[in-house]
This record gives sequence, C-alpha cells and structure tokens, in this order.
Amino acid sequence: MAILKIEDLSKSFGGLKAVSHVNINVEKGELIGLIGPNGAGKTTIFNLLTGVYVPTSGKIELKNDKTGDSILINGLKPYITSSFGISRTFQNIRLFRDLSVLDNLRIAMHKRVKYNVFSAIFRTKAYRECEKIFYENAMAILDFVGLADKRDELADNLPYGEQRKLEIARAVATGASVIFLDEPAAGMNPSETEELRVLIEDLRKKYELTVILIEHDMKFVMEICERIYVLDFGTIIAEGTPEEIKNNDRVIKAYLGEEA
Ligand SMILES: Nc1ncnc2c1ncn2[C@@H]1O[C@H](COP(=O)(O)OP(=O)(O)OP(=O)(O)O)[C@@H](O)[C@H]1O
Repeated sequence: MAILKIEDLSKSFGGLKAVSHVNINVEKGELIGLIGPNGAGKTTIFNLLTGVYVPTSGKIELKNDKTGDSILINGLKPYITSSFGISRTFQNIRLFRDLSVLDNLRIAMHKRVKYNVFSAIFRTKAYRECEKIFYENAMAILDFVGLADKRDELADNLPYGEQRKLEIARAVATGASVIFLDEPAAGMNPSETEELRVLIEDLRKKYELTVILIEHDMKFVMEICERIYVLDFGTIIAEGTPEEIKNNDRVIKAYLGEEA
C-alpha cells in the first residue's frame, strides 16, 4: 500500500526550478533515501511534503494507514500535516534548547492532549491521567533511544550526537507514522553514524514507521535504505535498490561529472 504518493511535483523560486516534475511512491514501512548533489532539490522536497512550501504544481497524497483514506496534503500548513501523522527533523538541529530533554518530548505530544484549559488550571483527574500517559510514553521513547537518564538535562547541554537522537525521538513522540530525516548523520563520526543506523532501524520496527531520509554519507545511505531516489537539478534521475543506484551511470555522472 502506498502511504505517500508524490505526483508531478514542481516548485519554482522565481525563475529557478528547484523541483521539477518529481514522482515518488513510498510504501508503508519502507525506508527510503533521497540523495543527490548539493542544491539538487532534496530539502525543497521535504519542505513541500511538510507544508513549509506550497508546490507550484503537482500532488502529494498521504494515506491514513488506519482508515485507509487518502488526503491531499500539498500546501497544508505544517501543524496540519503533523496532525495527519507526518513529522521531520532538520539539517541544522532545531530543539527547544532551553527546555529539558523530557519537555522536548512532552511538547511534541501536545496535539494529542485530551483535556481543556480548565482541566489544566485546576489539575483535574483528566489532566493528571493524560499527563501521566504522556510522561510514560515520553520516558519509553527516551529509554529506547538511550536518553532516559538525561531527561532533566537542558537539550542545549547534550553533546551533538545526543541532540540528533533527541530530535529523532521528538519526531517519534508526535505519534507520526511517516518521518522525514534531513541529514541525520551530518557531523557524526563513523561509530556515531553506525549507532544511529541501528537506532533508526530499531525505531522503525518498534513504532512501525515509514522513514524517508536525505543524507550525503553514502555508506550510511547504502546500508540503511531499501530504496533510493536520486535527484539532480530538481529532477529524479534514478530510482532503485542501493545496489542498482551504486552502479547507475547517470548517478555516477551526477556525482562525479561527465568524465566518470
Ligand atoms: N527559499 C528559497 N528561495 C530561493 N531559492 C531556494 C529556496 N530554497 C531553495 N532554493 C534553491 O533551490 C535549489 C535546491 O535547494 P535545496 O536546498 O532543496 O537543495 P538540496 O538538494 O537540499 O541541497 P543540499 O544538499 O546542499 O542541502 C537550490 O538552487 C537553492 O538555492
């Protein structure tokens, strides 16, 4: 079942075609890579998928895996795409730096709040029960990603690798079923990258996630992705398994130049 269907998607900035007639299909539970040289249009696609940009043309269809209903999400605001089960991380980490690790996750859960302002002010039973569930869910995710003992630390005080993990944990905490990871391994050393690979695979299984990631670390991409789309100058030039992509002439040329 295709959980995400991108059809003929284009985005122009003035005269620049950043994304041009892109088609992508993602099956439920897949782990997909989106790669390409600098400026190929990868982040623009993420921004279109998460409602940061409105497409110039084309369709983005998301299937609700529980009801089976499809909805068009092109142009919907990020807080709405999020309520449909989409979440993301960013190339440059964007945490609530002055909040604790635990509160970063609690905030991510707020759209699932089941109590009203009155309940929050008077700390009613509904409030306490809902907050207890949030706490337990947040701690379960923190435990899974290995940050449970850091729950009271300020996000800003975590080492870089753990901030990256926290950002992914926060994306999971929103309850999303489709997660976009923008260069999750950026700035990591090989052992941190390997740890991250295992973590993403484990999270995917445990929380039944569909994952689409952008990454420049080719070893990481080839090891973790089941299928890869390659972008160059805003268009998809290849799609296939890591093995197929590694041996694709157009991809080699896009990365290494015509002489390759
Ligand atoms: N808001 C914007 N306004 C104008 N041009 C933009 C905007 N966002 C992206 N672009 C341009 O669109 C093209 C694609 O950029 P994009 O950031 O999507 O590439 P990318 O593949 O993610 O690159 P990188 O790997 O370097 O992050 C680039 O030429 C970029 O300069």
